[in-house]
Amino acid sequence: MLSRATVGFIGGGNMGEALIRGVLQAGIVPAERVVVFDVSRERMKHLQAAYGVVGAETLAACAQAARVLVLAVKPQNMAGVLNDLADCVAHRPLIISIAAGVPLRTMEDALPPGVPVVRVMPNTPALVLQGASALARGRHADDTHMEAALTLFRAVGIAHELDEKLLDAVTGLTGSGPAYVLHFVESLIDGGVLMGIPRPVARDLVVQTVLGTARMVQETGRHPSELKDMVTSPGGTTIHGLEVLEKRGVRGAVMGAVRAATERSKALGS
Ligand SMILES: NC(=O)C1=CN([C@@H]2O[C@H](COP(=O)(O)OP(=O)(O)OC[C@H]3O[C@@H](n4cnc5c(N)ncnc54)[C@H](O)[C@@H]3O)[C@@H](O)[C@H]2O)C=CC1
Ligand SMILES: O=C(O)[C@@H]1CCC=N1
Repeated sequence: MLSRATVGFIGGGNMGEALIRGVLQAGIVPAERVVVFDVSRERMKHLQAAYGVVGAETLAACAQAARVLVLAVKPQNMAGVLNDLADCVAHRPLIISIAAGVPLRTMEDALPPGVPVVRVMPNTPALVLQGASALARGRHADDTHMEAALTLFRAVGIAHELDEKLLDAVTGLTGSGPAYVLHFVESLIDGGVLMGIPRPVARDLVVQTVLGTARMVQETGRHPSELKDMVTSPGGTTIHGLEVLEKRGVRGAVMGAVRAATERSKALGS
């Protein structure tokens, strides 16, 4: 489906740009078949200059040119965008929404009958082609639509199809997840600085430690606690550090963060 399709983007902010960049870098669609509409003139200029994509004058022009249309506006802007789209999707493009918390049903009800919709929760590491996305299909999306959507999101990282009822949890886990990891990364760097390590060196060491640890989990397939035990000598340094994390309830705090973000995603959608 993607081999000859024009892919449209409504909204070219952080996530829209990350996806455009990934799709172009992966060579899935050439720049002349990527059309973008953003209400911000500045964003349009930037995207056209940086990636050579086609700018559409109006939302309708973008929608009408596209066989696959990615909606990458904030959830608060979705009602307006869907309302405007209803009149310009007679050609039934595949609609892919990345808006947090906006249910498939809401989108399907706002669009003419039969328009295929896929709801996706990606994350910002898509910017460096290391994203993690979960996709849920709507009532009118068939396997061809799903394959096209999975291909798009696999261009910017990994992607799994899931039942829609789990997408709020994915939002709380991996949609918001980069912020939790960055919070931890920042705290580790500060810990190094507290102990006298120059900040640029602490940053370099911490980033490599996080990257290396993640790859170790990915490449060995071993349980995280098994890999943790490898670091943790009896009576050594690590177990003293871990004791502090356990006493301060870091594990419960992280789980609570995922729960709070999941609930917020549900609230945004209701
Ligand atoms: N930032 C993140 O980590 C993630 C964001 N999302 C979802 O992605 C969507 C976009 O988020 P961001 O890119 O972070 O927001 P953003 O604010 O960076 O980008 C949104 C863009 O939409 C444009 N826009 C607003 N109304 C419009 C309209 N009517 N027509 C065309 N363009 C319009 C804005 O000018 C802006 O450039 C949101 O729905 C969010 O829930 C999903 C996963 C992760
Ligand atoms: O904070 C938010 O609402 C968006 C959705 C997932 C990540 N950022």
